[in-house]
Amino acid sequence: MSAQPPSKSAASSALPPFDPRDPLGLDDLLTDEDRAVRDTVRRWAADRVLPQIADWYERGELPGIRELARELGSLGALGMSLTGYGCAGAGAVQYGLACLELEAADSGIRSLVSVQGSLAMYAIWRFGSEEQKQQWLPRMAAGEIIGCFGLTEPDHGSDPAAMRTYAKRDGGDWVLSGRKMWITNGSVAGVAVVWAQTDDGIRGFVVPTDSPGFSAPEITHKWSLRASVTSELVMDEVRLPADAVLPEVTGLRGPLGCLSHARYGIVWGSMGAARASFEAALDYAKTREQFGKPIGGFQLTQAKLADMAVELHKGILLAHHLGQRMDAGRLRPEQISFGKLNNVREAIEICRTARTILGANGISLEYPVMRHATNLESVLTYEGTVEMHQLVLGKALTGLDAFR
Ligand SMILES: Cc1cc2nc3c(=O)[nH]c(=O)nc-3n(C[C@H](O)[C@H](O)[C@H](O)COP(=O)(O)OP(=O)(O)OC[C@H]3O[C@@H](n4cnc5c(N)ncnc54)[C@H](O)[C@@H]3O)c2cc1C
Repeated sequence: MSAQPPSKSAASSALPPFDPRDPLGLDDLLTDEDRAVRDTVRRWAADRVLPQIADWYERGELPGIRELARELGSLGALGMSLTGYGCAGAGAVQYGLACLELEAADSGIRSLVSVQGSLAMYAIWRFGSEEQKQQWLPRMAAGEIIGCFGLTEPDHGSDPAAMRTYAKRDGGDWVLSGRKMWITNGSVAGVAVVWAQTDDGIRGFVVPTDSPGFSAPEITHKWSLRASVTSELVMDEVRLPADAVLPEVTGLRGPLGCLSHARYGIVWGSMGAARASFEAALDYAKTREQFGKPIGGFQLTQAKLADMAVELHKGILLAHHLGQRMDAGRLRPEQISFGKLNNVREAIEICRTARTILGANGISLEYPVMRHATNLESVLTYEGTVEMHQLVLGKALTGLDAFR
């Protein structure tokens, strides 16, 4: 027996209206608490970042970074998904939504938060001693101390197992020497989590940045992530007490565990940069006229907008799915690679397509799209390059290791 189809007017009035900014109705997936976190972070970014970001970007600076960190701490955004020690203990979806909203303002701000919470704090929270946690985490959660995470070296990026930085025992102390490169927050950090070779394998060290022999010269002349502090770390026989080592981990498992956590935030964050660029292009397409009508009325522009919307919202759906798996304790590293590979690659394509819709205006800092596109060039490379995530997935799919 078949049901009578409802009349056309009854069927359409029962449906929620189509929202161009949320075409799949993904808002329905969120709880009230999720929405509250999202809206709080969005308001903060609109108030504190968006009015000034083009200027900061042009100057290649992040002025007031310490104040911004304290405000982010007050929002509960630092170490947001960690528990205890002043951390917010939020769910993975809420942390992801915060990353999305921060990166919709600028990838540099999201990077500040990711490195602080998912790399430096996470390393101490996951692998540190109780004393290390008590000493560092509450002030890092409050944004009073900024942290950085030193894994990459000038000659060893994708292959960190080959790192040269070395910590050797000297009586009860450790003596740490080497160089790290491309370290976010380096020059403004009060504490650095540094990974080094030891006689027992790779270990993590909690290094106060005022230790004699430690310096962090800033890297300038970047054309991406310009509103973010990036530095070299130079360690020239830095003497550390025996309890500076993270006691709970040995080997690459340590840094890779932290990177998984940070990459998860990028799965969401990259969709923020994509959303901001898509929305700029959509608004522009409806108002910019050529050949006597809005460019959004041309089929080619509509095809671009449709494809951008499809990839944007598929990406958000994927991020939400991974968030639910993380909350359920079922998220595998390969699944994070899946998300980072897809979402950053699609985000950069969305930004580049948005750029074309804005024509010449697309290259101007008056609009956000070129800034987001160039930022995403870094996001494409850090936390594992596209190729590394292809190799992770390739290995998981075939069972064959093609890394070397
Ligand atoms: C703005 C910015 C901020 C950063 N912040 C941090 C930070 O806070 N902490 C930190 O530790 N690091 C940080 N990084 C470093 C980042 O993680 C590295 O740049 C990244 O891991 C890649 O290393 P690499 O640049 O040395 O490139 P390489 O490893 O030299 O790779 C160069 C190219 O070769 C490819 N490649 C390498 N090996 C293979 C292979 N086996 N098969 C196929 N292709 C391969 C890569 O995919 C890439 O395309 C940051 C980088 C940037 C740009």
